[in-house]
Amino acid sequence: PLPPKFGVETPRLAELSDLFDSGLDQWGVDIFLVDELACHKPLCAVVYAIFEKRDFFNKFHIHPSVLVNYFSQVEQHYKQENPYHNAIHAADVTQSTHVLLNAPSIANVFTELEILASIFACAIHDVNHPGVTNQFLINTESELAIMYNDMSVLENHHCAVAFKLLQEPSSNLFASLDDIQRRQLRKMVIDMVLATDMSKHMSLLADLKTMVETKKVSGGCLLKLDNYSEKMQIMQNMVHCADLSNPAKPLPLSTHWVTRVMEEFFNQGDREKALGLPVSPMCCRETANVEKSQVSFIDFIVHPLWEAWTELVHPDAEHILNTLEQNRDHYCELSAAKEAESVK
Ligand SMILES: O[C@@H](CN1CCOCC1)Cn1nccc1-c1ccc(OC(F)F)c(OC2CCCC2)c1
Ligand SMILES: [Zn+2]
Repeated sequence: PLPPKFGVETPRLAELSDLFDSGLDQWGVDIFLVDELACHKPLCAVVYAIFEKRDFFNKFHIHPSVLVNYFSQVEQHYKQENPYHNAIHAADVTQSTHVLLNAPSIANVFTELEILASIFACAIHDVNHPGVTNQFLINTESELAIMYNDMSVLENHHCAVAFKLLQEPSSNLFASLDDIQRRQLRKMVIDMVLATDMSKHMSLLADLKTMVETKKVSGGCLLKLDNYSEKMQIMQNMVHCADLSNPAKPLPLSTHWVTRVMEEFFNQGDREKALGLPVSPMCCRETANVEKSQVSFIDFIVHPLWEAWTELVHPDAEHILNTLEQNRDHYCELSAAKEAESVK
């Protein structure tokens, strides 16, 4: 028997279906509307829709009910009390990567298994996130930090939880893959999820820039990706771009994400204050300058990354980079207006 469409019981199935028909392949689909129409199961809905669109049910002999069993479990393990690191963020990163994969300049670069691994990695990349940073977990000598020896604590945990949930017989998504494929997929997913650790950002970006340089030299074709390491660098950067895509989305979505991430950061700041720990940067609700922080975040982290990605897939991501630059100027104006206000 088939599970409900998109794996969610919703009285608004027609609206959800229409939204996916027009928006699943679009940069800037309203993922918060997806959350509403899917009765707060946005991850199940988005993954189901992408698997259907990419014909993964047939290509990998996955029964829809197994997909729904597994991603319902994954969705339940995202903490919905987190303002930011919840299933909506997972659905957002997954759908964003689905769009990036459709760029004409990287058509035929990835195998179906690599595409499956990328989509899966996004869907699970923050599962069971506790709503605090690696540094907080390390500073408080948390169980997770002890478990992972302070190394990419969150990212190791997300991976472990996701693969543990796969061991449930009724959720065995990759049962029909052969052992080689399953082992390859597991390695690719681990490599991508561990690369979402922000402490890897600078080295990841440096590698991407080098690749873009060599690509420019070799006449601009990406097709000569002959080894795993080069291909994985692209996939890691693609997922990392999607993870840091909030500032590059249409402004109303971007500001909604800023509100949520700041609330999560401020909650951490409150906990640090209560514990007598130094309050982390941007986590103090009394002193944080939200707009100014966004301008710096974009100038030093998000724009350099998206500039490199845009060059790699030229000209397919120009509109994304333009949106990022427009949003940056918006936050800059807000920040200046706030500054002017405060000196009156
Ligand atoms: O925290 C960020 C990395 N740090 C590294 C140290 O320098 C500051 C930035 C990335 N990260 N990691 C998890 C969530 C997010 C994260 C995701 C969306 C964010 O903003 C917006 F797009 F919604 C975001 O903004 C913060 C608060 C103001 C500036 C940065 C953060
Ligand atoms: Zn994330």
